[in-house]
Parts: sequence; structure tokens; C-alpha cells
Amino acid sequence: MAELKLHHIYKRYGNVTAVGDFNIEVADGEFISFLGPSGCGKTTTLRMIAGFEKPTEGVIMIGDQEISNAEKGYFMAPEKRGIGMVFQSYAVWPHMNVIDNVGYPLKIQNVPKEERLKQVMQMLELVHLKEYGERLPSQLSGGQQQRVALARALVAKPSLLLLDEPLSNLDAKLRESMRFEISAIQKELGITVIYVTHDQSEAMTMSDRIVVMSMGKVQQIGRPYDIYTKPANQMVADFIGLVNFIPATAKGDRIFMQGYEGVSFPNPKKLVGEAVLAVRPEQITLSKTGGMVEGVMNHRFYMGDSVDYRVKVKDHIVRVIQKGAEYEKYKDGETVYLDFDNVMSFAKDE
Ligand SMILES: Nc1ncnc2c1ncn2[C@@H]1O[C@H](COP(=O)(O)OP(=O)(O)OP(=O)(O)O)[C@@H](O)[C@H]1O
Repeated sequence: MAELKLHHIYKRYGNVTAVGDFNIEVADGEFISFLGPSGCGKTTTLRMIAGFEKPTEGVIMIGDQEISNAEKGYFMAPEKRGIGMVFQSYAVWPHMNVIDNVGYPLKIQNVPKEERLKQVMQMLELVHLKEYGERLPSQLSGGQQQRVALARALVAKPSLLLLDEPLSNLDAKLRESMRFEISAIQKELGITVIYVTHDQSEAMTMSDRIVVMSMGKVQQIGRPYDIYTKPANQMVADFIGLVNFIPATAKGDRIFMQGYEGVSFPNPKKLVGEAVLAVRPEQITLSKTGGMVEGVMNHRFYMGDSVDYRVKVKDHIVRVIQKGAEYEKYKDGETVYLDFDNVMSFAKDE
């Protein structure tokens, strides 16, 4: 059972603030992803939880126990924290077979051989590698090696598991299937997981909540649905999913699309003056006969299950994605009309 709390965590390297004021309370059994572009501070935060980096400020707690308190100068050694970890470079030992690799954490805890083998085989069953116990890592695929690393992290029964881009070395298909396997294992064991990734679809499919980070700062913490449909700012809207930003002006209870003074949307945030409208490509409907704004078909990309259109609307290129559309329905250069649904709005600098 592990609840994890980060309270006003900062990490500074000289005058670089790698992480600034990170706060979260993670519930027992929750799957949390840290998501953000390269250099946003995900790994640094994870390493502070693991105990490989000391926070410059703030407190980290597992359950009721402080594992790090910068003000008091208290810092628990990584091996005492009882945390499991799998990193991007999932070093499995090349000279040990799968059983010995997975059993290693138990061996250093002096667990007797028979008991060790029993626990190792349980873990190998969980990660679907029961038949591979005698093999050396060189006789396994990348995905199988990844699962050995996962089994090794899990065998010590950590209540908190930290995963840092553990699927990044795998091909697209394997990554996809491993997502579901990791989720299933996490649910079955009821462990708390912190998962670092820059892959938004990975975070969306696996997480109970996502922490979106940018430039060392938490931008939003929320359920995947809330992050996607109610992004806190333009950075989050842009990073999670695809989005068109359209300049606009807010007046009273409406926001007017720039260049189309007749086209306006509700103003729930009571913005004033320069604003930005944001609409997802799949929330735009195309038509030949009429709609809110007129545009010219610029490009079409056939994606199999959908067509990805670029439509020139005045000076902007608007991206529209239609599921199940026929590629030939619109021709390049043809006049088309667009209707916008679920339009989001932000202040210009939000
Ligand atoms: N030891 C260090 N000394 C100075 N700056 C550092 C150090 N470690 C990290 N940083 C800086 O802190 C910031 C956050 O780095 P971090 O590795 O946490 O990012 P990240 O989000 O995990 O990125 P990536 O996805 O590329 O791994 C970066 O700007 C990085 O250059």
C-alpha cells in the first residue's frame, strides 16, 4: 500500500530550475503519468522520488513517512525506500538467464532458493514468460527483455513502482501491446505506479491521472478525459492531441473569430480583449453546401480509417479529421464550409 505525496518540491542546478513547485497527492493503487516535452523535468522528479536526486526544497512522503525533507536536511537512501524501478535502459544482466535475472533482488535479500524459484515463476507467469526461464537475454526479443526487467522490479513486491519511458526501445506494435500488459499487471497487483513518458497516447490509455509538465512546471493534473476536453492552457491543449488555434476577440459573453465578425462562440471564462479559440480537428464538420466559415481545400491525406484535411480559411490552414470519410469526396481547390463544435477558448497568453 503506498500513498505518495510531493509537497512544494523544487530542484535547482545552479540557476537552472529543473523542477519548480511540484505538488501532488497520489492515492494508493493509482496510476499516474508524468507527461511533457523533453527537458520539462519528468525524469528529475522521478529521480527525486527514487532517491537518486536530492530536492533543493520540499518534502516527499510515502504514506505517513517522510522519505525526503530538504528543510530538515533529511534524506532516506534509495534502497531503504522500498520502491521498484524500471528505466529506459532496462539493464538485464546478459550473463544470467531469465530466472536468475528476475530472482536477483530476492537473492540479495537472502530468500531461500526454493521460495525464490516459486516467486520468480509467479512473476514470469504474470508477464507471460513462464516458458523462457532458462533463456539468456540475448535469446529474447526487446519486448521480452523489457518484461524481464518488469518482473525483476515486481518480484520484490514494491508498493510503489517507478517506470521511466520503459517502452521507448520497442517497436510501435509491441509498445502498444505492452501498455495494456503493464496496466493489467498494475491492476492485478494493486500497486501505485508513476510512469514517465513523452508519448501522450501511452499516458492517455494507461493513467488514472496525468501530470502535464512544461519547463519544470506542472501545467495541469487531471484524468485523461479532463485533460483532453478541458485543457488548462494552450500548452496542454497543444501537447495532448491535435488542435487548431484561431485568433479571436472576446466581448461580453461572446468570443468572435477574427476576420469573421459574424462567427462567435460562448465566453465561459469571461475573457476580455484578445483571445484564442481552440478546436480539435475531429470536432470540425466539413460540407459542400454551407457552414460557419468558408475555406478552400488545400491538401488531403488518406489515413485508412480517416481523412486528414488541410483547409485554407483566410490566412490560416485549419486541420480537419473526418473518420470514415471518402478521400475523393472533396477535391483540392474546391470551396468547402466548416462547422466547429466543442470550441475551447483561452486568453491570448494563457
Ligand atoms: N545534473 C544536471 N545539471 C544541470 N541541469 C540538469 C541536470 N539534470 C537535468 N538538468 C536539466 O533539468 C531539466 C529537466 O531535465 P529532465 O531530465 O528532468 O527532463 P525530462 O523531462 O525527463 O526530459 P527527457 O524526456 O528528455 O528525458 C533540463 O533542462 C535539464 O537540462
